[in-house]
Amino acid sequence: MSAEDVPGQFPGTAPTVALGTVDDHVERILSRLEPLQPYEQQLLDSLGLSVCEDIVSPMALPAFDNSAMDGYAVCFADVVGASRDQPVYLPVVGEIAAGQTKIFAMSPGTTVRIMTGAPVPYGADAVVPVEWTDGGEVQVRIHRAPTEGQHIRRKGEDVEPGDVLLEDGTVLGPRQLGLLASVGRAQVLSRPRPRVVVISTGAELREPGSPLGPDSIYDANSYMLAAQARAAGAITYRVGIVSDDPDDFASTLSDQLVRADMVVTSGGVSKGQYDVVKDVLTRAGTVEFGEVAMQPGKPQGFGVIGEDAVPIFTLPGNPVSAYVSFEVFCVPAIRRMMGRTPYLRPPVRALTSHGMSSPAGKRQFVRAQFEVDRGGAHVTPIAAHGSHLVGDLSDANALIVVPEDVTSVAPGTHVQVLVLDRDF
Ligand SMILES: Nc1nc2c(c(=O)[nH]1)N[C@H]1C(S)=C(S)[C@@H](COP(=O)(O)OP(=O)(O)OC[C@H]3O[C@@H](n4cnc5c(N)ncnc54)[C@H](O)[C@@H]3O)O[C@H]1N2
Ligand code: MOO
Repeated sequence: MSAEDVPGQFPGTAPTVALGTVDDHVERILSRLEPLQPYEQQLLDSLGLSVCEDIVSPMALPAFDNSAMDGYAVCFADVVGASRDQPVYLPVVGEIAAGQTKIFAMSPGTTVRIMTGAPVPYGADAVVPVEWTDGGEVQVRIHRAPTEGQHIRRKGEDVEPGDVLLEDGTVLGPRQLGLLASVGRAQVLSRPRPRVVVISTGAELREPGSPLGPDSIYDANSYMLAAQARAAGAITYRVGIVSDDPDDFASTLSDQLVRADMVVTSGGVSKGQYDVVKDVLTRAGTVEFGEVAMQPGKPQGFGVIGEDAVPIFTLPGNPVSAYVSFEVFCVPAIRRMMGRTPYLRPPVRALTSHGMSSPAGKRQFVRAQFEVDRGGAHVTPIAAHGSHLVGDLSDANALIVVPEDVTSVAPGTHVQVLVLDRDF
């Protein structure tokens, strides 16, 4: 029987292939991907990236004994017992401001005005805050005694030279970047952000901001998917709409490959006769198309293209299906390329307010609203199911995951939930 004769599909279209479960497809994708090669990047460019070396401190922090207060450096023995009734008077022999060290030592029986962060002179073993004095410039009256060593931040009390500051694989956040800068690092060996090219296909699509005909719709997917990619840590190139002409699609794709670590398309992968993505990439022979046992997001394609074997994800065109597919398949892929674990968003347990039914043998992702209150984590499914309902999608902040073997969920029971828009 030729492809022309296969019942249940348009003539000339390829028969449907089963791609297995969601887990099978995730496994298929992750096994084809490698983390991107790290390189030395400027500190701020490394925010959110994973470091690819154990970072050992070349220096102590603090780098030298310094004052924690604006006040007076003193010999502790000189001020023991100072009180309002029995103040201690000391001659002020100089001043040290942060970054302006002129005095390196002082003698007992004297004091030096000192500012926060300035090096404590040799011979001083406490700092008296200015509030405990009369603020004198020539002579100071001290009416409260510090304890020995008080208000001195000791060299190395935070970090010693040779301490491992960050281990290989640590994701760099603001605090880690602050630490690296503190020990003088200007660059860090980190994995780059994947460059993700996002393309929409469909003759009916129009760019937002342009006029809309009676049979056309605005391209929502390229914005949504580019935003998802960026939120996952990628650099995105939103190409936007490419027509349903196979030559246009093929040439746009080949032009884009030079700047892509990953390509994401939407539309044109189901059973229609103008499914340009499927047509062009089936000819390439390196992309597999078929159906994953899930809802929404059933029609999927994944493979590699071009000389550099750039991974390509061909997501279904329905916006909700595209969104869920990106969350379930592309987010783990981006994280794998970035060397970020876990690859998959960890589900949380929540009580569902309403019951729901689900098709046997498919994993269902139900749009929902998740909240945590004093009673714990709750989730409310959004009633409608249609994969075109972007209004409902925007109202959701979570996806309830109904496993393949569950066909009915009772209200008031626990369900697994992917809480969206959260870092993990
Ligand atoms: N006979 C069958 N028809 C369909 C099946 C099936 O099994 N048998 N599967 C349905 C499912 S499920 C999905 S999902 C869609 C996937 O179709 P395609 O990936 O080929 O996507 P298109 O046909 O191009 O578009 C589907 C739908 O989405 C709208 N769309 C597409 N791109 C965008 C965009 N960038 N922004 C906003 N909306 C977009 C498009 O206008 C269509 O309404 O196939 C079902 N059909
Ligand atoms: O599976 Mo389609 O992706 O549900 O609407």
